Amino acid sequence: SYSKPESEILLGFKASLANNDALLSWNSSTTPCSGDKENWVGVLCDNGNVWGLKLENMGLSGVIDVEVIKELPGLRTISLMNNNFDGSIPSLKKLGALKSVYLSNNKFSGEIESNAFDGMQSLKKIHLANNQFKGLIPLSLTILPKLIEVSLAGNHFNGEIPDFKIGILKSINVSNNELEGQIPQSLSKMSMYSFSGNGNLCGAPLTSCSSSTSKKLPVVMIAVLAVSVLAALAAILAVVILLRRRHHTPLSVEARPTVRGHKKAASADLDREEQGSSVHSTTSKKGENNSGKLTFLRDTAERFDLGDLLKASAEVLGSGYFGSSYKAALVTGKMMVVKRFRHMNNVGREEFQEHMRRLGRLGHTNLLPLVAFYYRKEEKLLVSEYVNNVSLAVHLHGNRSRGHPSPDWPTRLKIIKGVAKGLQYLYNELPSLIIPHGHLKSSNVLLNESFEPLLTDYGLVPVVNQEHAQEVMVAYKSPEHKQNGRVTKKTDVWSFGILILETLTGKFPTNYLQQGKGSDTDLVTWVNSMVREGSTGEVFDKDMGATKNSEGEMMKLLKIGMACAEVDVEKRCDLKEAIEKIEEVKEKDNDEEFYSSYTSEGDVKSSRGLSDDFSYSLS
Ligand SMILES: Nc1ncnc2c1ncn2[C@@H]1O[C@H](COP(=O)(O)OP(=O)(O)OP(=O)(O)O)[C@@H](O)[C@H]1O
Repeated sequence: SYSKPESEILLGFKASLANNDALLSWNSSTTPCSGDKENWVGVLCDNGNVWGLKLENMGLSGVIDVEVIKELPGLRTISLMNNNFDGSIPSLKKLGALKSVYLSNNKFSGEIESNAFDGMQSLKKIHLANNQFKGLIPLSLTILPKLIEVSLAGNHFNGEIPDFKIGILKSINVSNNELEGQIPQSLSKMSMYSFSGNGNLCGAPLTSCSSSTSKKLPVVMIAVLAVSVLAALAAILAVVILLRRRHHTPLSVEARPTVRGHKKAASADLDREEQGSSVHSTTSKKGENNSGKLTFLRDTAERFDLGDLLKASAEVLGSGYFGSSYKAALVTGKMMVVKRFRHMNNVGREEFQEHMRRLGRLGHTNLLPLVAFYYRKEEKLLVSEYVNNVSLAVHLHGNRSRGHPSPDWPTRLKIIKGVAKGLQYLYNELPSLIIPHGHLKSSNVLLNESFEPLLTDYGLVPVVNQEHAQEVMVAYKSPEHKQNGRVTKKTDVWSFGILILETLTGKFPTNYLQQGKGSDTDLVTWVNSMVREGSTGEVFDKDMGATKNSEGEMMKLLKIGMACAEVDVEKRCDLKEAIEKIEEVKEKDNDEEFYSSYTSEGDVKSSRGLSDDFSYSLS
């Protein structure tokens, strides 16, 4: 029987999309695939046929015409992540052969029907994170025989989590929804982060559900209890009000210990004076009275005060060595990050302000600008904009739970090149600092939507108390500091070397951990021994994608990483050398096709020598 050419089908699909400017290459003058070669952007080809659509970050919206694409016989994977699609979920079960579906980071909304996934016998991965879905988690999902990865994070799903019948599920993420009740036994072995940020979940891996006795308490007892709780609260409130009238309440951001990424309110009590004006010039010397004000470091920055940042409920982004970081929304909706630093009294107030001004003047594509700071003897707050594609660390080590595939090789190369540029800039602009960055590590490399890296926590060595700097800052974990307590101009290069190795291997560098806390072999030793044994193939993170022509280039970068992470400072390359070499590394060493990162997703034909089986372990 006549079957439509794939180009016609895809053009029909394109026509139903709005904002399809990104799909310029989809036109009738070419075919989507020539053999394995992809002529149309985002179309994944196998042997002349379309097997996948990877249309990410393209600003797409409009209708996803399932009736049209269901005519593609070989379609196995579809990703429409990071676009602007809205409305209800497309009818996926009409695409019954799909193995993976990625719809995260769109604006899909509404309930998903209970039978939405009926019959999807091949479905392995479904990612619906960060949309606006609501209602119950669809039951049809829980009985799919091949399902191994589910991400529903960041929606408004409510009710209880249904029991997932299938034992092969490897990861599930339902964090940041409105789920409640007991986590089913079948999911008790999953990470606790998979469940954080919900209303009222209990049971393993979270805390056990309180015994059912409360449900059975007689009504009278409940009433008595409620009254006494209310009375207690009123009493506490009265005391607080009394105390606040007597004293100025100092700024306090309540940082209860909390798991990473878990939403908690960061409440703040502010002085009346502190809530007042927002801007305070660093040059004015009004003394102690002004100590409560945020000091802005750039003219262009939108003005706000500490109250704006702290009175709203904020999300704890994480707690590092120095203190916690919070994300808070301004009235305009703009997201800011406030990081609290303890142990920042190496210099006095004037010198501190002077140094912050120096950092505030820096400006480079690969540096996260410092927007403002707040000075108090006990703690400092540094304010910057929120960067919304999280850190390199999350992309390398925490990815699956967020519902994103790992960055592919070209992306990782782009990140390293950007970090190199940022570092070079810091070296040029802060020549008086021996270690201009000082705290370079993957959680301090933030990524914007196009995966351009932005360095943060830079230039802080001069203001951090020396004894603490030695304990916590990455530069002080360098071999030269461990051996003879010294840092040099090549110390940041060492951190950069580790970062390169971490990015290429996908392994967390135990070099950063305090001695004794990591495993026996650190990352550098491991990479060295693998290279010596000739097992370089096993060094690279499989999730970078199987690439025919890029291995040589990956190897070049690995060598640069090794030369930077060299233990012997004398032999270690300097930043200039490293940067020159990095600039020469290309995505691929000839013009042939570069296979997409999808090869790592287990959705590729075995003709490419890759097994169809899913390889999960990060090992
Ligand atoms: N401006 C920002 N935008 C987005 N995420 C951020 C921003 N600043 C920090 N983060 C993220 O918030 C988390 C906590 O950051 P924080 O700097 O407090 O700790 P850390 O980097 O893990 O450790 P350290 O205190 O040693 O720097 C990290 O995952 C970090 O990547």
